[in-house]
Amino acid sequence: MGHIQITPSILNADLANLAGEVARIGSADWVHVDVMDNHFVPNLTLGLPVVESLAKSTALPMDAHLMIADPDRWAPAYAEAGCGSVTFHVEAAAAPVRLAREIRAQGARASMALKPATPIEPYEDLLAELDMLLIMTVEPGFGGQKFLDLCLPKIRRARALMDKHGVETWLQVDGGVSLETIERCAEAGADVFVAGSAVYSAADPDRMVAELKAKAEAASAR
Ligand SMILES: O=C(CO)[C@@H](O)[C@H](O)COP(=O)(O)O
Ligand SMILES: [Fe+2]
Repeated sequence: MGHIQITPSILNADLANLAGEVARIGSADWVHVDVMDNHFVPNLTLGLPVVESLAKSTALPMDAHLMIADPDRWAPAYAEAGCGSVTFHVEAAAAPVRLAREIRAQGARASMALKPATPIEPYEDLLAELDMLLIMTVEPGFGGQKFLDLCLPKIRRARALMDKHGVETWLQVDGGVSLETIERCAEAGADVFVAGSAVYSAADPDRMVAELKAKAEAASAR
Protein backbone atom coordinates (compact mmCIF):
# COMPACT_ATOMS: atom_id res chain seq x y z
CA MET A 1 0.00 0.00 0.00
CA GLY A 2 1.28 3.47 -0.88
CA HIS A 3 1.24 6.35 1.56
CA ILE A 4 -2.01 8.21 2.11
CA GLN A 5 -2.68 10.97 -0.42
CA ILE A 6 -5.52 13.49 -0.79
CA THR A 7 -6.50 14.76 -4.23
CA PRO A 8 -9.23 17.44 -4.02
CA SER A 9 -11.65 17.60 -6.93
CA ILE A 10 -12.22 21.10 -8.29
CA LEU A 11 -15.60 20.10 -9.77
CA ASN A 12 -17.51 21.99 -7.09
CA ALA A 13 -15.02 24.85 -6.84
CA ASP A 14 -15.50 28.23 -8.52
CA LEU A 15 -14.73 27.26 -12.10
CA ALA A 16 -14.39 30.92 -13.11
CA ASN A 17 -11.40 31.17 -10.76
CA LEU A 18 -9.64 27.85 -11.17
CA ALA A 19 -6.10 28.99 -10.41
CA GLY A 20 -7.29 30.82 -7.29
CA GLU A 21 -9.25 27.77 -6.12
CA VAL A 22 -6.24 25.49 -6.56
CA ALA A 23 -4.14 27.96 -4.54
CA ARG A 24 -6.49 27.27 -1.59
CA ILE A 25 -5.38 23.61 -1.37
CA GLY A 26 -1.60 23.99 -1.20
CA SER A 27 -1.10 20.97 1.04
CA ALA A 28 -2.95 18.60 -1.29
CA ASP A 29 -0.93 15.88 -3.00
CA TRP A 30 -2.65 16.28 -6.38
CA VAL A 31 -5.41 18.32 -8.02
CA HIS A 32 -8.20 16.05 -9.30
CA VAL A 33 -9.73 17.35 -12.52
CA ASP A 34 -13.01 15.79 -13.67
CA VAL A 35 -13.29 15.82 -17.46
CA MET A 36 -16.86 15.03 -18.60
CA ASP A 37 -18.08 14.99 -22.18
CA ASN A 38 -21.87 14.62 -21.92
CA HIS A 39 -21.59 11.23 -23.64
CA PHE A 40 -19.97 8.87 -21.16
CA VAL A 41 -21.69 10.80 -18.36
CA PRO A 42 -24.68 13.19 -18.47
CA ASN A 43 -22.64 16.28 -17.64
CA LEU A 44 -20.15 18.55 -19.37
CA THR A 45 -17.22 20.17 -17.59
CA LEU A 46 -13.91 21.09 -19.16
CA GLY A 47 -11.38 19.64 -21.56
CA LEU A 48 -7.82 19.59 -22.77
CA PRO A 49 -7.13 23.34 -23.26
CA VAL A 50 -8.33 24.21 -19.76
CA VAL A 51 -6.40 21.34 -18.19
CA GLU A 52 -3.28 22.38 -20.08
CA SER A 53 -3.56 25.96 -18.76
CA LEU A 54 -4.28 24.81 -15.23
CA ALA A 55 -1.28 22.46 -15.25
CA LYS A 56 0.94 25.44 -16.08
CA SER A 57 -0.61 27.60 -13.35
CA THR A 58 0.09 25.34 -10.35
CA ALA A 59 3.02 23.46 -8.87
CA LEU A 60 0.66 20.68 -7.75
CA PRO A 61 0.55 17.66 -10.04
CA MET A 62 -2.66 17.12 -11.98
CA ASP A 63 -4.76 13.97 -11.55
CA ALA A 64 -7.02 13.89 -14.62
CA HIS A 65 -10.17 11.75 -14.34
CA LEU A 66 -11.51 11.28 -17.85
CA MET A 67 -15.22 10.50 -17.91
CA ILE A 68 -15.33 10.53 -21.69
CA ALA A 69 -16.20 8.30 -24.58
CA ASP A 70 -13.21 7.19 -26.66
CA PRO A 71 -10.43 7.59 -24.07
CA ASP A 72 -8.20 5.63 -26.49
CA ARG A 73 -8.24 8.74 -28.66
CA TRP A 74 -7.83 11.39 -25.94
CA ALA A 75 -6.10 10.09 -22.81
CA PRO A 76 -2.47 10.23 -24.05
CA ALA A 77 -2.99 13.91 -24.92
CA TYR A 78 -3.74 14.68 -21.26
CA ALA A 79 -0.41 13.10 -20.31
CA GLU A 80 1.29 15.17 -22.99
CA ALA A 81 -0.50 18.28 -21.66
CA GLY A 82 1.30 17.88 -18.33
CA CYS A 83 -0.97 15.70 -16.19
CA GLY A 84 1.03 13.53 -13.82
CA SER A 85 -1.73 10.93 -13.66
CA VAL A 86 -4.34 10.08 -16.27
CA THR A 87 -7.38 7.93 -15.44
CA PHE A 88 -9.59 6.41 -18.13
CA HIS A 89 -12.76 4.37 -17.57
CA VAL A 90 -12.52 0.70 -18.50
CA GLU A 91 -16.20 0.80 -19.56
CA ALA A 92 -15.26 3.26 -22.31
CA ALA A 93 -11.83 1.99 -23.36
CA ALA A 94 -11.52 -0.21 -26.45
CA ALA A 95 -7.98 -1.40 -25.62
CA PRO A 96 -7.16 -0.70 -21.95
CA VAL A 97 -3.75 -2.41 -21.98
CA ARG A 98 -2.57 -0.48 -25.01
CA LEU A 99 -3.97 2.73 -23.57
CA ALA A 100 -2.26 2.29 -20.19
CA ARG A 101 1.03 1.67 -22.00
CA GLU A 102 0.56 4.77 -24.15
CA ILE A 103 -0.10 6.92 -21.07
CA ARG A 104 3.04 5.57 -19.40
CA ALA A 105 5.01 6.15 -22.60
CA GLN A 106 4.03 9.83 -22.35
CA GLY A 107 5.59 9.91 -18.89
CA ALA A 108 2.40 9.95 -16.81
CA ARG A 109 1.00 7.49 -14.30
CA ALA A 110 -1.60 5.25 -15.94
CA SER A 111 -4.84 4.73 -14.07
CA MET A 112 -8.07 2.84 -14.80
CA ALA A 113 -11.47 3.57 -13.25
CA LEU A 114 -14.39 1.28 -12.48
CA LYS A 115 -17.98 2.48 -12.08
CA PRO A 116 -19.84 1.11 -9.03
CA ALA A 117 -21.40 -1.82 -10.95
CA THR A 118 -18.17 -2.83 -12.75
CA PRO A 119 -16.39 -5.75 -11.06
CA ILE A 120 -12.63 -5.82 -10.47
CA GLU A 121 -12.12 -9.55 -11.02
CA PRO A 122 -12.01 -9.52 -14.88
CA TYR A 123 -9.14 -7.03 -14.68
CA GLU A 124 -6.97 -8.83 -12.15
CA ASP A 125 -4.24 -9.50 -14.71
CA LEU A 126 -4.16 -5.81 -15.76
CA LEU A 127 -3.13 -4.53 -12.33
CA ALA A 128 0.59 -4.71 -13.14
CA GLU A 129 -0.04 -2.43 -16.13
CA LEU A 130 -1.58 0.24 -13.89
CA ASP A 131 -0.06 2.81 -11.55
CA MET A 132 -3.46 3.40 -9.97
CA LEU A 133 -6.91 1.80 -9.89
CA LEU A 134 -9.84 4.15 -9.27
CA ILE A 135 -12.91 2.63 -7.65
CA MET A 136 -15.83 5.03 -8.01
CA THR A 137 -17.94 5.30 -4.86
CA VAL A 138 -20.75 7.19 -6.65
CA GLU A 139 -22.08 6.91 -10.20
CA PRO A 140 -19.80 9.25 -12.15
CA GLY A 141 -21.18 12.52 -13.46
CA PHE A 142 -21.72 14.89 -10.54
CA GLY A 143 -20.11 16.13 -7.38
CA GLY A 144 -21.91 16.21 -4.05
CA GLN A 145 -23.51 12.75 -4.26
CA LYS A 146 -23.93 10.35 -1.36
CA PHE A 147 -21.17 7.77 -0.80
CA LEU A 148 -22.18 4.24 -1.86
CA ASP A 149 -21.31 1.79 0.90
CA LEU A 150 -21.96 -1.07 -1.53
CA CYS A 151 -18.54 -0.28 -3.09
CA LEU A 152 -16.59 -1.14 0.08
CA PRO A 153 -16.38 -4.91 -0.55
CA LYS A 154 -14.90 -4.21 -4.01
CA ILE A 155 -12.24 -1.97 -2.44
CA ARG A 156 -11.33 -4.83 -0.09
CA ARG A 157 -11.23 -7.34 -2.96
CA ALA A 158 -9.07 -5.00 -5.07
CA ARG A 159 -6.62 -4.53 -2.20
CA ALA A 160 -6.43 -8.31 -1.72
CA LEU A 161 -5.70 -8.81 -5.44
CA MET A 162 -2.97 -6.16 -5.31
CA ASP A 163 -1.40 -7.89 -2.32
CA LYS A 164 -1.67 -11.27 -4.07
CA HIS A 165 0.14 -9.97 -7.14
CA GLY A 166 2.63 -7.87 -5.17
CA VAL A 167 1.98 -4.78 -7.30
CA GLU A 168 2.64 -1.16 -6.26
CA THR A 169 -0.62 0.05 -7.83
CA TRP A 170 -2.30 2.84 -5.83
CA LEU A 171 -5.98 2.40 -4.96
CA GLN A 172 -8.03 5.57 -5.32
CA VAL A 173 -11.62 6.18 -4.23
CA ASP A 174 -13.77 8.97 -5.66
CA GLY A 175 -17.27 10.13 -4.77
CA GLY A 176 -18.84 11.17 -1.49
CA VAL A 177 -15.54 10.99 0.40
CA SER A 178 -15.76 13.11 3.57
CA LEU A 179 -14.75 13.15 7.22
CA GLU A 180 -17.70 10.81 7.74
CA THR A 181 -16.79 8.21 5.08
CA ILE A 182 -13.00 8.35 4.60
CA GLU A 183 -12.16 5.98 7.44
CA ARG A 184 -14.30 3.21 5.93
CA CYS A 185 -12.44 3.57 2.64
CA ALA A 186 -9.02 3.57 4.29
CA GLU A 187 -9.85 0.53 6.41
CA ALA A 188 -10.96 -1.27 3.24
CA GLY A 189 -7.54 -0.58 1.67
CA ALA A 190 -7.78 2.67 -0.33
CA ASP A 191 -4.72 4.92 -0.18
CA VAL A 192 -5.58 7.85 -2.53
CA PHE A 193 -8.71 9.87 -1.72
CA VAL A 194 -10.57 12.26 -3.98
CA ALA A 195 -12.74 14.76 -2.09
CA GLY A 196 -14.65 17.48 -3.87
CA SER A 197 -17.56 19.00 -1.98
CA ALA A 198 -16.06 18.06 1.41
CA VAL A 199 -13.01 20.21 0.64
CA TYR A 200 -14.57 23.10 -1.24
CA SER A 201 -17.58 23.51 1.03
CA ALA A 202 -15.24 23.82 4.02
CA ALA A 203 -14.46 27.30 5.35
CA ASP A 204 -10.76 26.43 5.13
CA PRO A 205 -10.21 23.91 2.30
CA ASP A 206 -6.53 23.37 3.09
CA ARG A 207 -7.33 22.56 6.70
CA MET A 208 -9.96 20.06 5.51
CA VAL A 209 -7.29 18.38 3.36
CA ALA A 210 -5.14 17.96 6.49
CA GLU A 211 -8.08 16.66 8.54
CA LEU A 212 -9.04 14.13 5.87
CA LYS A 213 -5.45 12.94 5.63
CA ALA A 214 -5.10 12.53 9.38
CA LYS A 215 -8.31 10.47 9.56
CA ALA A 216 -7.28 8.24 6.66
CA GLU A 217 -3.79 7.74 8.09
CA ALA A 218 -5.18 6.74 11.48
CA ALA A 219 -7.70 4.35 9.91
CA SER A 220 -5.21 2.70 7.59
CA ALA A 221 -2.84 2.07 10.51
CA ARG A 222 -5.53 0.14 12.41
O1 LIG B 1 -15.62 12.03 -10.55
C1 LIG B 1 -16.38 12.57 -9.79
C2 LIG B 1 -17.85 12.59 -10.04
O2 LIG B 1 -18.13 11.93 -11.21
C3 LIG B 1 -15.80 13.12 -8.52
O3 LIG B 1 -14.46 13.49 -8.67
C4 LIG B 1 -16.61 14.11 -7.77
O4 LIG B 1 -16.60 15.32 -8.42
C5 LIG B 1 -16.11 14.29 -6.38
O5 LIG B 1 -16.96 15.15 -5.71
P1 LIG B 1 -17.58 14.76 -4.29
O6 LIG B 1 -18.38 13.51 -4.47
O7 LIG B 1 -16.41 14.54 -3.36
O8 LIG B 1 -18.40 15.94 -3.94
FE1 LIG C 1 -13.49 12.30 -10.26
